[in-house]
Amino acid sequence: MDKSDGCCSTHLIDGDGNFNVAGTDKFMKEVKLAECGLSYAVVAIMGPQSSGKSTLLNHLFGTNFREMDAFKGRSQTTKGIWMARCVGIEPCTLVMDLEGTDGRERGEDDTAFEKQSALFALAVSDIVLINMWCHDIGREQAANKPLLKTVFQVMMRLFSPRKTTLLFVIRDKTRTPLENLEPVLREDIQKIWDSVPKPQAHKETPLSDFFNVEVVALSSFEEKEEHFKEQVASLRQRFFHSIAPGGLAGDRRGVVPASGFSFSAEQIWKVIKENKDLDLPAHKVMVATVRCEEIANEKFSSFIENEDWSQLEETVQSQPVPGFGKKLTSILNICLSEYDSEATYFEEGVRTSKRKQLEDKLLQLVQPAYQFMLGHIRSGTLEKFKEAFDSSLNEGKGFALASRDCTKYFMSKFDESSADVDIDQANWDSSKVRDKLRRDIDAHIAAVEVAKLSELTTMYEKKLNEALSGPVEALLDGASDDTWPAIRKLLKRETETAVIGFSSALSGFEMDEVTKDKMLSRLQDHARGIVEAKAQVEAGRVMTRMKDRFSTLFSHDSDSMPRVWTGKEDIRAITKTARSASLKILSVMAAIRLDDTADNIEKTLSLALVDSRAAASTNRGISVDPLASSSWDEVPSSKTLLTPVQCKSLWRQFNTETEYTVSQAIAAQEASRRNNNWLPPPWAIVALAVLGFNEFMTLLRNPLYLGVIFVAFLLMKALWVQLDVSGEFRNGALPGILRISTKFLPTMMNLLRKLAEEGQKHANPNADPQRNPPPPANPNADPQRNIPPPAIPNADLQRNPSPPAKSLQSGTNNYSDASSSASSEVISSKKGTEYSSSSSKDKAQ
Ligand SMILES: Nc1nc2c(ncn2[C@@H]2O[C@H](COP(=O)(O)OP(=O)(O)OP(=O)(O)O)[C@@H](O)[C@H]2O)c(=O)[nH]1
Repeated sequence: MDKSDGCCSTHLIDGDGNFNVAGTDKFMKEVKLAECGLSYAVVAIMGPQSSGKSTLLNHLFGTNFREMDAFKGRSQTTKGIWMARCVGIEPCTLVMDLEGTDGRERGEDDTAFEKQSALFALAVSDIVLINMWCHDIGREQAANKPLLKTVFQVMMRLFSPRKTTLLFVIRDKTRTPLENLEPVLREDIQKIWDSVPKPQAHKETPLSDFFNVEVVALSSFEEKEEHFKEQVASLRQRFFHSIAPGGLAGDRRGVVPASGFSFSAEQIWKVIKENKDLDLPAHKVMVATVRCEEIANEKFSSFIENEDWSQLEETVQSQPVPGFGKKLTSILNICLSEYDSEATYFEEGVRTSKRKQLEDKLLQLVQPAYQFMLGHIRSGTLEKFKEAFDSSLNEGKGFALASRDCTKYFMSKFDESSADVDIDQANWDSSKVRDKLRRDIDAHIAAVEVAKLSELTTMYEKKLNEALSGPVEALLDGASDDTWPAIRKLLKRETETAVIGFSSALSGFEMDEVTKDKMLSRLQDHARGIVEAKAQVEAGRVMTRMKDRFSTLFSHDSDSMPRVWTGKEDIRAITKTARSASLKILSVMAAIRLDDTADNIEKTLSLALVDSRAAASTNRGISVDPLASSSWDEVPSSKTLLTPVQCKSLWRQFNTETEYTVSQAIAAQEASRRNNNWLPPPWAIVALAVLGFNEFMTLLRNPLYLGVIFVAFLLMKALWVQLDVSGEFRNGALPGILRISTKFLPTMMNLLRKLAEEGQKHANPNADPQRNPPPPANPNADPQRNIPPPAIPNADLQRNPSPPAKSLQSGTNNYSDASSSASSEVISSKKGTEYSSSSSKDKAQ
C-alpha cells in the first residue's frame, strides 16, 4: 500500500520484508543523494502503532506520509519501512517511517519484523525518534517498554556500533512539566538498559556509550494543534545542520558515503533478515569495496570510450605522437581524479587499494601504446643515426670517431625522446628498447665497418693488380737473369706503397694493432699472390714464349734483320744460341723466386737438356737423369711452376716443334748453294770452247744465224720464266719434271696466242698509232723483267724463312697444344710456298 503521496518518497522495505532495490535506486536519483558525499543525515521514527508518527513526520519534515484518518478509528496505516526526503532541511536529510510496534495485525507473538526493523533503523540512522505517549512514562506496563528492550537488545548485535541519538518524543504532554517527566523517563530507560542481557564485553558499558538520549514533549495534535505545530516548528530547528559538530546527529564514524547508501541499506537489511550479527565496520568496508569497485569499473569503461584516448591509441599504431607522455598523463589523470572524487568518502584503505587496481588496469591498457611509441622512437632514431653516420663518413671523418660521436648523440636523443613518452603514473622501463637500439646501432656500425674495410681492401688490391700484373708479365716475357730480381724489386716497391696507403686509411678505424697487422699482411700476401698467379699463367704459356724466342733469334740476325740463308751461316751455332735463349725462359718460368734464395734450376736444365752429351761423358757412361723428379732441390713445391719432368717434356716438345724450322733452314741453305752453282765445271767450259770453235766462227761469218739463235734464246728464257723451272725443281727433280710437263703445253699455247695477238696488231694498217699505241713490249720477253721481285719474300725460301716463324708465333698458347701448332706451321709454310709460286707466275704473266 502506498502510504506516501509525495514524489520524493519510497517504500524501502515492504510489509513482507522485501527490500525495494529498484524503487530505492530511483528515489536516490530523484533526491540526488549520490552528490551529497557525507553531507546527509538519516532519521528514523519508531513507536507504537497509530501513535501519530506519520502526523509528526509530516509536520516536522514536510513529508507526505499517509496518516490515519482520525474518524475511521485506529488501525495500521504504515507497513514495512517508508523513506522520504525532508523538505527544506540542510544538509539533505532522509527520514524513515517504521511500521508501528505492538500492532494487532501481526499478532502478539510476531515480533520478528519489529526487531528487524529496529535493528535496521539503529544501523542506518543518525537519529532515532522514539514516539511515546506521555501517560506511559513511569508505568510498568507502558507500551514503549518492549520497544526499548528490543532496541537495546538488537544494539548488542551490532559490532562496534556508532553512537546513535535517541530522541524520545513525548506525545500529548500533560500539565506536568518536562523537567519532572524527563528524570522519570531516564530512570525507566536506565532500568530497561540494566535489564537487557549483555555480552561479556559490554557488561559494564553504560548506556551513554551507545546512545545520546534526548527528550522532547509535544502537545496533542488533536487537542492543541496550534501548540503542537509551534513545538514541532521549534523541534524542526534542531534538525538543521544536524551533522555539524555538536549537532543532533550522533557520531559519524559509521556513516557510508551517500552514493553507497542504497547498497549499504540493502546489504544491512539482507544481513538482518538472515538473522546474522551485523558488523558495521566490516559492513562499511564491504560497502566501500563494492562501491569503489563499481566506481573504478565505471571509470575504466569511460576511459576506454574516451575519445582522446581512442584517437591517441589509433594514431600511435602507425606513427609517433608528439607529446605522447603529457597527453596520456592528462587523460589518465582525469580518469583517476574522477574516481577520487566519487570514491573520496569511502573507507580509505579500500579506496586506495581500488584506486591502485584501477590505475594498474589503466596502465596495462595503455602500455602497448607506450611500447608502440618507444618502437617509433627507436626506429626513427636508428634511421637518423644511419643518415648522420653516413654523412659523417662522407665528410671524411674517421670511422671510429664518427661512430663514437654519432652513437653518443643518438643514444642521448633516444633518452630525451623516451623521457617525453614517460607518463607520471608509471615508472616504465625503456631500457630494453634502449638496449635493442644500441644493439641495432652497433650492428649497423659493424656492417658498415665490414663494408668499408672490404671496399678499402678491394681498392688497394685493385691498385696492386694494376701496378703488378702488366709489369710482371712484361718482365716474365723478357725472361733473363734479371727477371726475378726485377720482379722482387717491383713487388717490394708496390707493396710498400700500398701498405703505407692502406695503413693510413685504416688509422681512422682505430683498430687494434694485431688486427691491423693482419690486414696489412693479407694485402702483402695478396701482392705476392698477384705475382704468383701471373707467373702461373705465364708458365702455362712457356712453350709459346720459347718458340717465339727461338724463332726470333733463329730467323733474325744480331741487327734484328730477317735472316737470308745464303749458305754461309752456321745453322748449328744459331740453333744452339736460340735454344739456349729458349731454355733460359724455361728456367725462369720453372719456379717462383720471390724470396731471394739461389737455386740451380738453370744449371740443372742446361746440363740435362743442352749439355746432355757432356754431362753423360762426365758421368762416365752412367745415365743419371737429373730431370727425373717431380720437384726441384731447394724449391718448395708451392713455388714450383714447372716440375723437372714437365720441363723435360716441354723441352722435348719444343725441340720437336722447332726441328722443322731448322731443317727448313738447312734445306733453304742447300737450295741456295745449288742455285749459285749452275755454271758447268771449268774443264767443260774449256772443252766447249775448243770443240765449239768452228760453230762459233760460222756464226760470226753468218749473222743471220746469230739472229735465229737470239730469238730461240728469248723463247727459251720466256718459257723458263713462265714455267718457273728453278722454282719447280726446288722440291726435287722428279716433282719438278712432273709439274713442268703438266704446265708446258698450256704455257706454250699462251705464249703463241700472245704472239699471234701482237702480230695481228702490227698487221692492221688502219690503226691509229696515236689512238692505238702499240702495246708495250711483252714483259715476258724481257728476261730482266721476268725476275720475280724480292719484295714477295714467300716466293723464295732462301730469301725469307719467316713464314715458318710466323706459324710458330701463331701457335697455341699452351705447351700442351703445341703439337697442333706444328701441323699448322707445316700447312702455313706450304701455303706460303704456293702463294709465292702463284705470285711469281702472275708477275711472269
Ligand atoms: N491524541 C492524539 N492523537 C493524534 C495525535 N496526532 C495524531 N493523532 C491521531 O492518531 C491517529 C493515527 O495517526 P497516524 O499519524 O496515522 O499514526 P501512526 O503512528 O502513523 O499510525 P501507524 O502508521 O498506523 O502506526 C490519527 O487519527 C491522528 O489524528 C496526537 O498528537 N494526539
